[in-house]
Order: sequence, then C-alpha cells, then structure tokens
Amino acid sequence: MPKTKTERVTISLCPPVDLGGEPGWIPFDAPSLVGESLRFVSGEPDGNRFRARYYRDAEQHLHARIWFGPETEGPPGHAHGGAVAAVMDEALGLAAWAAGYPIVVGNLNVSFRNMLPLQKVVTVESRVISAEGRKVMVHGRIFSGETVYAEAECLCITIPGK
Ligand SMILES: CCCCCCCCCCCC(=O)SCCNC(=O)CCNC(=O)[C@H](O)C(C)(C)COP(=O)(O)OP(=O)(O)OC[C@H]1O[C@@H](n2cnc3c(N)ncnc32)[C@H](O)[C@@H]1OP(=O)(O)O
Repeated sequence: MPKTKTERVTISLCPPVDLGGEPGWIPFDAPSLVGESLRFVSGEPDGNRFRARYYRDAEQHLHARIWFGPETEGPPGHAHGGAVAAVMDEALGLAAWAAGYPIVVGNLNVSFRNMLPLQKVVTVESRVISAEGRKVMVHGRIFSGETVYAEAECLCITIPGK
C-alpha cells in the first residue's frame, strides 16, 4: 500500500519595497470607492505578484506606484505583457471612477515600449481625456525616470444605474 506523503511547500516572500508617493500626493483608498473586488492587481500588497498603491495629486489625477513581482514574469526577467495590461486596466479604469464616472473598461489599447524588469517599482500616471455620453477616454503610461515601459488608451463605458 502506498504511503501517504505530506509535502511542505515553502513560499518565500520578496522583501518589502518602497511604494511611497511623491511629495503632495495623497493616498487614494480604492476599495472605499469601488469595493473590495480589485484583488487581481492590488489584492496582495505583500505578495510576489503585484504590489500596488494609489495616490491622487493636487489636481486629482490618479497615480500608482506598482511593483512587478517574480510571479508576473513573461520574457525571462521581465514582466508579462498581460501583467502590464492588467495594471493598465485597473489603474486607468480606477482613474475614471476617481473622476466620478462609474465605468467598466470597454476597450484597452496598450503599446509596450520597453521591457519592464521584474522587482522594479514603476509609476503609472493617468489622465481623463474626454467624456462624451457614456464614453470616457483615459490615457496613461507606465514609466520610471526617463524610461517609458508602456502607454495605453482606455475607453471606459459608464454603467447605467450606478
Ligand atoms: C460594478 C462595480 C465595478 C467596480 C469595479 C471598478 C473597476 C475599475 C477597474 C477595472 C476595469 C475592468 O477590468 S472592467 C472589466 C473588463 N471589462 C468588461 O468586462 C466589460 C465587458 N463589456 C460590457 O460589459 C459591455 O460591452 C459594456 C458595459 C462595456 C457596454 O455594453 P452596453 O451597456 O450594452 O452598452 P453599448 O450600447 O454596447 O455601448 C455604449 C456605447 O459605448 C460604445 N462602446 C461600447 N463598447 C465599446 C468598445 N469596445 N469600443 C468602442 N465603443 C464601444 C458603443 O458603441 C456605444 O456608443 P454610442 O452608441 O452610445 O455612441
């Protein structure tokens, strides 16, 4: 009769990272606005996938500091394109909510400009460009210093009744 074997799985967490904002940025509490459902990107603030923190600046624009952990890997040592798109989806959709539009994302167009190294803290900046009828256009980019990793155009559609 085969013996049952207990396997011990050890998950080692990466060390803490600094997701602090720029002077003048105010921490933005996304769950208090949209609920607790945004777990895919921001749900594990100490995990090995994404670590994210949102802020608003004095002009109420939404910014995020994002750390792409080892579990977001696509090309060796670099973030998966889907991981980059997931961050854009969440951050730019949230930017529309933060500007007062209850939306879901209808179309997201991401341009990958440079490979994004893992375990790097980057910044997402966003701008609500226009709002016509139910369509809200948000633009954003992920960058660090002079390097732009991705740019995105996000068409958000307001949800009737919200
Ligand atoms: C609840 C708490 C959440 C709280 C969550 C907050 C989270 C924010 C961040 C996360 C963002 C996400 O991941 S959201 C998840 C990913 N997204 C989704 O799953 C969305 C799936 N799609 C849908 O549910 C639907 O297609 C909608 C709601 C987007 C649109 O459907 P609809 O309500 O029937 O409206 P519809 O008549 O089709 O479209 C309305 C207008 O928008 C235009 N339009 C619609 N889609 C598109 C499109 N892809 N590209 C161009 N234009 C479009 C139409 O032409 C029309 O223009 P006109 O004729 O008026 O000119």
